[in-house]
Amino acid sequence: METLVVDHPLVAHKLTTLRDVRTDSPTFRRLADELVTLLAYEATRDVRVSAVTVETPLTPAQGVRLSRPAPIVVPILRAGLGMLDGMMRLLPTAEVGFLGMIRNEETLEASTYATRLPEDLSGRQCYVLDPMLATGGTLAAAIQYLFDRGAEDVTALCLLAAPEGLAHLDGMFQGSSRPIRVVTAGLDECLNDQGYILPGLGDAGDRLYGVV
Ligand SMILES: O=P(O)(O)OC[C@H]1O[C@H](OP(=O)(O)OP(=O)(O)O)[C@H](O)[C@@H]1O
Ligand SMILES: O=c1cc[nH]c(=O)[nH]1
Ligand SMILES: [Mg+2]
Repeated sequence: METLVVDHPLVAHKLTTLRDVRTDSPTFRRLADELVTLLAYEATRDVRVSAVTVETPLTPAQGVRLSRPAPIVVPILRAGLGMLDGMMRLLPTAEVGFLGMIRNEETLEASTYATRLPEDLSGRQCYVLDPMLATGGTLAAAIQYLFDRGAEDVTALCLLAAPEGLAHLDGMFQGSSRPIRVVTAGLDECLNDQGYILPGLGDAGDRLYGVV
């Protein structure tokens, strides 16, 4: 598994405001959207393209287009929805599938309550959106779900990741022949006793959409 922590002053600036407890929901949503677009630029470095020729007003020019089948973007509900528009801004021809997952607050086990994705993901490049990679249970289950349907590779975009979550993914997918990448705006220190990322930004879903 490959991890990329995007090191850029604009990313760090936006992430700092996102963490700030005084940042209200409308501002949080806008910053998350902007941050994802910056992460998406790095996360799509390996997106498949095919050679094409176009006619400029003067002469033919060699170029590339995104290959088919189109990549598939998979936000993990609920909080991952806050990253969808920012991702689609850079990949407007991608398809979108949905995974609804929730982590039990006591056991920290992830469970899936909704799926809306093509049955067959053979040959598809998948981009999973989930702001928080904490224990890694949610993302591990999402990646396994996509691989079980034949996904070719998975790139996860996370606003924040914890070392414990990355280690969990490393252990779970050790020896996997299919590439996994995690692209994040920040690698934080650790998890607290409730499985929250420290220093983190709190509950991403609640900060985006309100406390449930
Ligand atoms: O790495 P993990 O320990 O599995 O935790 C991360 C997950 O927890 C949060 O979702 P939550 O269960 O709060 O659902 P929500 O998005 O509906 O708020 C977050 O959005 C991730 O999906
Ligand atoms: O810090 C965390 C951990 C899991 N889910 C969140 O929303 N925040
Ligand atoms: Mg939540």
